[in-house]
Amino acid sequence: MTTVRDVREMAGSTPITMLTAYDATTARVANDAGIDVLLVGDSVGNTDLGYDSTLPVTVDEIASRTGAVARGAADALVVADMPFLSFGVDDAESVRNCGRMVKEAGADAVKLESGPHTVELTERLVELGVPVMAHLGLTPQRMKETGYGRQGTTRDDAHEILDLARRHEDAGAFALVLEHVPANLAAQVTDALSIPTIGIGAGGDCDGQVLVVDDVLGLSERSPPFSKQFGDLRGEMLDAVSGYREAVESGEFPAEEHGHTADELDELY
Ligand SMILES: Nc1nc(=O)c2c([nH]1)NC[C@@H]1CN(c3ccc(C(=O)N[C@@H](CCC(=O)O)C(=O)O)cc3)CN21
Ligand SMILES: CC(C)C(=O)C(=O)O
Ligand SMILES: [Mg+2]
Repeated sequence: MTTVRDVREMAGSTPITMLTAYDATTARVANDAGIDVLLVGDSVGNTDLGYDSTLPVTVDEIASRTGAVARGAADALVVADMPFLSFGVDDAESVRNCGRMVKEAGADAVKLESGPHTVELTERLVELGVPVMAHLGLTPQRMKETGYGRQGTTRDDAHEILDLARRHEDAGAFALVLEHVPANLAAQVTDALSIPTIGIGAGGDCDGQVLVVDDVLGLSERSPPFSKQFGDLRGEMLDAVSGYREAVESGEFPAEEHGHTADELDELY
C-alpha cells in the first residue's frame, strides 16, 4: 500500500509514476504494472464521458469512478481530482465534497486545481486529515479564460507559479502537478520545493510524470502535444469488435461449444 508519505519521500530520489484511471479494470492493470499513483482525473469528462472539456464533470461522477479505481488498486495511491466548482464556492461545501472522496469513495487524497484561492482550503483540508495534491500551470478548469496553451512563459507568470507552489507546500500539500509549463521553470520549482513535483508537459526534471491513460494506450481521438502514445488499443479494440461482428454475420459464432442442450426439451410440440 502506497501512502502519501511514501510519495512525499520519493522526491529527489525515485521517479514517481502517475497515470489516470477511471475504472477498476484499468486500475488493476496500472496497479499490476507498478504505477505508484492513480489519478481519477476530471479528464474522464474528455475521455469516457465524451464531453469537449472537463467543466461538466460532477462530484457524483468522480466519487463513483474513485470507488471503482480504489477497488481495483491494491497497492497504488488513489487521488480524486476535484471537479470544476466542487471547491472554492463555499468553505463548508468544499470540505464536504473533498472529505467525501476519502470518507466514502476510498480515495487516499484529493487534487485541487490550485490558485491564490486554494491556499487556505489546502491548509484546512490537511488539518482535517484530507491529503491534498496541488496543480499549477495549465489548469483546464480555467480553459474559458486561458485556453489550453502553455503557461508560465513570461517572467511574471513564472514568478507567480513559483510563489504559488511555495505557498501550497507551506499550506501542507504533499505533491504538486505542473502542467504545460516550460521545462526550465518546472526544474526551478522542483529545486525550490521539498515536496515532489509531478509533470505533464513540464520536461524531464520533475520528480515524477503523469499522463492521461487513454493517450498512453492509444484510445484518444485527439491528445495534447506533450503526451505520448505507448500502445494502439483503439486498433486492437477495432480488430476484436470487427472480428466478433464478422463471426456473427457469417454464422461462425456461436459454435457448438458456446451453447448447451437439454435432452428432455426435444420435441416440445
Ligand atoms: N485525453 C486528454 N489528455 C490530456 O492530457 C488532457 C485531457 N484529455 N483533458 C484535460 C486536459 C486538457 N489538456 C490539454 C488539451 C489540449 C492541449 C493542446 O492541444 N494544446 C495545444 C493548443 C493550445 C491552444 O489551444 O491554444 C498547444 O500547442 O499547447 C493541451 C492540454 C490536458 N488534459
Ligand atoms: C492530466 C491530469 C493532471 C489531470 O488533472 C486530469 O487527468 O484530469
Ligand atoms: Mg484534472
